[in-house]
Amino acid sequence: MAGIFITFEGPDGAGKTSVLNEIIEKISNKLGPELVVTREPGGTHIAEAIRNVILDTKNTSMDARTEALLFAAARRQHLTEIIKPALAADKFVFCDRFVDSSVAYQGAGREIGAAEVWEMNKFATEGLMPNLTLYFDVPSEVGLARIKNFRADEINRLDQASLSFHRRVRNAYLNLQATYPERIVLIDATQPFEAVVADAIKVITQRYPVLDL
Ligand SMILES: Nc1ncnc2c1ncn2[C@@H]1O[C@H](COP(=O)(O)OP(=O)(O)OP(=O)(O)O)[C@@H](O)[C@H]1O
Ligand SMILES: Cc1cn([C@H]2C[C@H](O)[C@@H](COP(=O)(O)O)O2)c(=O)[nH]c1=O
Repeated sequence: MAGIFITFEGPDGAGKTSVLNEIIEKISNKLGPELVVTREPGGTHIAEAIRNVILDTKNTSMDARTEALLFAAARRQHLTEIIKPALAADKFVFCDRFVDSSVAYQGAGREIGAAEVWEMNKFATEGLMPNLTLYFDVPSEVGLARIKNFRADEINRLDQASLSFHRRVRNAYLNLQATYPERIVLIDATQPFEAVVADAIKVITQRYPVLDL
């Protein structure tokens, strides 16, 4: 597979979706049809339907392993319908979240364990991993406050988890970054938005000068 797979990761409210949108605006003219922008859970009709079930605030009784399996099922569908074909066609794929989210949220947040979540996801991904991951780091309190203050109308079931859940998620991301420093680059997302965007562009263009944002 010759395309390039770039993922954006981070705790809730880190700002990754806003940064991704800003960057895509800058590169879409340059890349045109060579660019695919997508998200997890979602990106396809079936995976978006699974997303709705997972994130529905009414589904308070969802078991942690059921949740992990649903994320992996959505990922599998997304991978086969969108990501793999795009990479096979030499495209750049920018994806808002991927398997690192499952390791952080279900592995650590829900305390299923990282090893089990990796193992389960290998079935879904067949080992396909991003070429580059931008990890947007913020303390949990900062991310949750942003959601509460600026996005209160869109709070989902995962956003509603406890502060200790969100702290475990952040720590898991920091561990992932320390374990895979070549793939995962940490960006300080507590900075003003423009500075976060500038750092993200720097990381991407250093790795892929062809994008020259
Ligand atoms: N650097 C920043 N400083 C202050 N506010 C920010 C910053 N970046 C993003 N925000 C604001 O924080 C809110 C959450 O941002 P965004 O939705 O992009 O985060 P996210 O990481 O995608 O969160 P989630 O994963 O929960 O969807 C938005 O209202 C956004 O405008
Ligand atoms: C892929 C994935 C996501 N999650 C969580 C992370 C967020 O709380 C939501 C998705 O909402 P967003 O606004 O699109 O970021 O789902 C998860 O727990 N596990 C995963 O694998």
